[in-house]
Amino acid sequence: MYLMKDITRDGDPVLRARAKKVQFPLSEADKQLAHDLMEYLVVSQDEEENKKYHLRPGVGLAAPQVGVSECMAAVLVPGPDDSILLKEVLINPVVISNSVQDAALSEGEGCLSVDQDVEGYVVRHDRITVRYQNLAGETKKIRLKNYPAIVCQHEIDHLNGILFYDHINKKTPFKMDPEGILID
Ligand SMILES: O=C(O)C[C@@H](Cc1ccccc1)[C@H](O)SCc1ccccc1
Ligand code: NI
Repeated sequence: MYLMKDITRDGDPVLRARAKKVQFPLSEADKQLAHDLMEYLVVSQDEEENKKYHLRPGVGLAAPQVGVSECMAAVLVPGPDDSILLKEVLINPVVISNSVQDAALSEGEGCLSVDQDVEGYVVRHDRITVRYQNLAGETKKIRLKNYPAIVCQHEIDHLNGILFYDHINKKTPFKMDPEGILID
């Protein structure tokens, strides 16, 4: 199971590299990687467990964040009352279309690989269509909006060597031009 010591931190070049496409059939190592990425998210979102293992909670984790430069990311986005909005391992994900409308989390974003807080609106697309392959190698297409869309964009960015603060306007961090949607 991954611990915080296993999470690659900003400054490590792997976080700025374009990750390699994952080949099918998946190797045993890739199957284990998919399992371990999702396991981190599940354990990190459990109040007792994350205290026991000193894990920062996460709703997404991309392979480069554990030092593996491959196009794979796990997302686990909880909904209201213990529901799950999105639980998937995205393999070779690509945003194939997006809304003109922008959106940002009103609270800004953080990152398991970035220890310091960076304030400001992380301007993203409000709605996206993502094409990816699942663990079985099936090609899937999902349409996402609001928070799940933000999470997937954050993770897909990791596969392209982009970190959340790259999207913050240095001069006007709390403005979103043109007008975008603030997500609470
Ligand atoms: O570093 C990562 O990729 C995991 C991030 C993903 C993320 C951060 C901000 C906005 C969207 C996605 C962690 O989940 S940051 C910690 C966190 C935990 C629970 C809810 C929100 C953020
Ligand atoms: Ni991150």
